[in-house]
Amino acid sequence: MTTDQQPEHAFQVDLRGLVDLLSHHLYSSPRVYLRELMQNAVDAITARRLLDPAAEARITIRTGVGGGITVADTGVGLTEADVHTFLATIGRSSKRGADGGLDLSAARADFIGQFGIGLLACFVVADEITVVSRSAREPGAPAVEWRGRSDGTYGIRRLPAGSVPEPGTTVTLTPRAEGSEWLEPGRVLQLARHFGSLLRYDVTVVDRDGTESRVNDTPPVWERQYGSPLARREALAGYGKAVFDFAPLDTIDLDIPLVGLKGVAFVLPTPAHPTRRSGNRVHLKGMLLSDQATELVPDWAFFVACVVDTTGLRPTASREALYEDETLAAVRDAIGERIREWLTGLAASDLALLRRFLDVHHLAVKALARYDDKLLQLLLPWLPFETTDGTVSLDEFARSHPVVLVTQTVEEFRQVAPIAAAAGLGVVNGGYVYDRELVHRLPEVRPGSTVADLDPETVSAHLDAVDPAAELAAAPFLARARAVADRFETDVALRSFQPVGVPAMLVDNREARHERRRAELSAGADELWAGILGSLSSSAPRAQLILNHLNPLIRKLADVSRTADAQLAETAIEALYGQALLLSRRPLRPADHALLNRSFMGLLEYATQAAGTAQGEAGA
Ligand SMILES: Nc1ncnc2c1ncn2[C@@H]1O[C@H](COP(=O)(O)OP(=O)(O)OP(=O)(O)O)[C@@H](O)[C@H]1O
Repeated sequence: MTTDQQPEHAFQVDLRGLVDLLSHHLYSSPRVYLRELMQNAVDAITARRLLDPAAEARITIRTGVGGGITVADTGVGLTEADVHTFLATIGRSSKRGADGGLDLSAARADFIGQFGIGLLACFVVADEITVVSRSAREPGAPAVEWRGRSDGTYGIRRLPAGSVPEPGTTVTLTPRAEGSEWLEPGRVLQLARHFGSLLRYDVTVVDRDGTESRVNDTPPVWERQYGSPLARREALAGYGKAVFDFAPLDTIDLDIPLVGLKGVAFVLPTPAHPTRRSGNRVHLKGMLLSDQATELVPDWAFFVACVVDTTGLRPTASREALYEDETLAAVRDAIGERIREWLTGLAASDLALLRRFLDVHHLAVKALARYDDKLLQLLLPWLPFETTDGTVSLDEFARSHPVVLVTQTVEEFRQVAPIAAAAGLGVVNGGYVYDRELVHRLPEVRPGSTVADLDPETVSAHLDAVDPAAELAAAPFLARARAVADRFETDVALRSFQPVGVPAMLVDNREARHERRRAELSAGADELWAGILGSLSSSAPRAQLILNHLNPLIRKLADVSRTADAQLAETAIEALYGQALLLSRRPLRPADHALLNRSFMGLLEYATQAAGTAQGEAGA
């Protein structure tokens, strides 16, 4: 068999196309070019210090150099052979261990770079990159100059002996027309500070006039020595204010030796929305990787913003986010654990601060406690709820009420709270989002406590019955009242309860009301709908209009009902029902509006009639 074998070809790379790909799809902004340059300089110094721990470690960025910049380091430098191998080959990196293969763990141990594409980012802002380098590994080798252009061509030349006195590398960028703004002196200093504030080697920006500005402020504030714990707390709080522009409620030290992570979690002083997470700042070996790393902390810990420096977490290729792997998951758990410890510490020894924390973040904590058992366990007893004792923590409330009753709606709470409180019942308003669900989980956290839904029967069962003689005396009035209330599917009962000023109370629950509404609809619906509505129906308790026998008006009405005309008694009962309805704050239906209107007009008519009669009598 003959084969028509063609010679092997090497891929050709269109550098412009590659740079466009990086700038539009990998990096969020052209500004990352400076991070890549500083990072190469840091890595080069790290490599040199592996050879000579006493070697100088200095990075100097000069601005206003013919519209571009230079970045000079005292790092390990490159020989001519290195330049061919590493600079001129995209994807090749000197930071991956001896074989230059894909064992990235070797690179991660010491260096920030690993992918061999960082330098390309400079082509987003520069037309030409010049690298002048002298190797520290081979001090006798001549210094070299590599000039790479954005059209994909490059040239190398050896420099005369003595032209570069010390080992190290200087990179010069000649701006592109569209990228020049990123190389302006003010912008460069700002970017250097943004990315390099925690770099471990000295970084200085020098402008055209020779003015020097220090970029980094190391060691990080959490690693410095302080005279007292208070001085340390103040320094950390001041740092939080400078970085995040808020005075933190408290600061939490973070230290996870496994991934060389240290830093601080700053507790937000104002409410945060769980879906709008605060950005955590993650530095990798000092270099800022991201200021939006939400993935660093568990979802429930949205009330902190962290600044950390780590050696062991992996960056993505864009180096703008953390690589989501098991290590990151473990770090997230460890930070979560640390924040829980802080909360436990507060609960044990600083209740004033815990209260301040919950004052600000209770809503958000409630939202998350539903899904996070540990958080629920820790904070449920301390969370504030609206109750018949005012707004108190659940723990405090449960201590004074053996049975914690919880309403389903805000309106139910408003309706029964004063009466239930007077009858000695402890009721929590379960109408706000999450509250009822959380209160029902109290027995999980506080074994032995009892929580029950508050139904109308519980309230009426706790009201004092009136004595039989009084009930008998009021019988004609009650019979009339029942006849009227029956039109609204409501039962009537006579009880004695506090406060005396409330003549009548309507106890009803939302489900029963829906059930009655369904029955109403199904009565007027066509066959199909009647079938569907009917299949949903179940027997619902009727609402109860409870008249207060202690109230003077009710007593008077019971009295006059025996003699007064039926119409007046009816209007009075409708008015009482209407007023109880308004007090219950439930939504009014058209029939309710009509009733309120009718009873008001009716009473007005009686009042004017009575006035007329009185006038007539006076005139006679
Ligand atoms: N300032 C420097 N001093 C010495 N060597 C350098 C310097 N800058 C770049 N290099 C060499 O050029 C290689 C390629 O650099 P480049 O920035 O493209 O990739 P990298 O830093 O290895 O990886 P990454 O893409 O993750 O940044 C480096 O591995 C290093 O060998």
